[in-house]
Amino acid sequence: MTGDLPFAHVAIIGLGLLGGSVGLGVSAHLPGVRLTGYDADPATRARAAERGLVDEVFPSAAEAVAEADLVILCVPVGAMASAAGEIAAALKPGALVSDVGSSKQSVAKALATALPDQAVIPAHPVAGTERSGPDAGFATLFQHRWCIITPPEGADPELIARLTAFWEALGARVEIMDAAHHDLVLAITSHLPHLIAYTIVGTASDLETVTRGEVIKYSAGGFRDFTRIAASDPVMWRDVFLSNKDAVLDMLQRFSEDLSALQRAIRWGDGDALFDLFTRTRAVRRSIIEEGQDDARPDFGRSDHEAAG
Ligand SMILES: NC(=O)C1=CN([C@@H]2O[C@H](COP(=O)(O)OP(=O)(O)OC[C@H]3O[C@@H](n4cnc5c(N)ncnc54)[C@H](O)[C@@H]3O)[C@@H](O)[C@H]2O)C=CC1
Ligand SMILES: O=C(O)C(=O)Cc1ccc(O)cc1
Repeated sequence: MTGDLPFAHVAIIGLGLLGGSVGLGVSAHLPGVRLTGYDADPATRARAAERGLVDEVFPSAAEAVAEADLVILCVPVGAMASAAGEIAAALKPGALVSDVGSSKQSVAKALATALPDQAVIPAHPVAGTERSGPDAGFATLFQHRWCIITPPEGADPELIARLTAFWEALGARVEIMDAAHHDLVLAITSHLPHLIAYTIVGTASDLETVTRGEVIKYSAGGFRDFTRIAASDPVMWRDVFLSNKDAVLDMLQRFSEDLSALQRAIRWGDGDALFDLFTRTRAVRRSIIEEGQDDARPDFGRSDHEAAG
């Protein structure tokens, strides 16, 4: 620790929704930390500087990380390897490299390969929205949300503790997990729901018998919720599905079997089967609310900025 700060200088690579939220969260909760940043997109760099997402935006990743104690890669999962490659030669010897990627095994492998001599501890704040880019971030994104840290075997406990303190300072609750288990859990709780949302919105927009105007006009709550999720960033989600392929295909297989069972229940008029499932799923929703993880609460993890947009 440096004084009571877990890290004195934090560099953020990728200044979109996650990178911007980390920057704003650090400014709000860890004043005194020096914040530098870089994004591959010049327009994003300019906007990040205007919004003050970090103290200083640099024209190269190497310059942004040169003096950092903690570097957080906030780029799409498929860009982690090249982002790590760009900083490898510029890092301070004792610097910790982490990330926020939505899948963990492939990122861990990419970072370990690109940064063989560096301390690397991957992480995933399970918090986000369907928005992306330098205008999407907000300081409260991580409040009361889980951040899953997936330390590789042999990781320094002191660095794990400092990374934990960092995320807790931003308002998150931290859980330590094995990367393979993370990928399995997130496949069912996050990745498959996004795949289903992309599918249902795609199916609705391809119908010949129902016009797109009707879909928009009569979209009741359920469909509207799916359209929010299906508006999520295409690059980010392409990379998530390609990087967590095995776990997603596994969960998709289970889901398809369960969907077939429901199809059969509807065909044969098996109301008991439908009623039993819907009763069980209602209980899951109630448990989530009791856990305090209900997004519907107006003050929950959302800024005015986001609620308005
Ligand atoms: N969107 C969400 O709700 C969540 C996303 N994540 C993860 O966070 C990461 C970032 O996602 P978002 O912030 O949502 O995306 P975003 O699209 O808002 O921001 C990503 C930024 O990375 C930049 N970038 C791409 N390649 C780069 C490179 N090689 N070097 C430097 N900058 C580069 C892009 O220009 C873009 O500004 C992804 O790995 C994603 O899986 C994690 C939790 C939630
Ligand atoms: O907007 C939503 O509903 C999300 O599910 C946000 C989200 C997206 C990706 C993650 O890895 C974590 C959270």
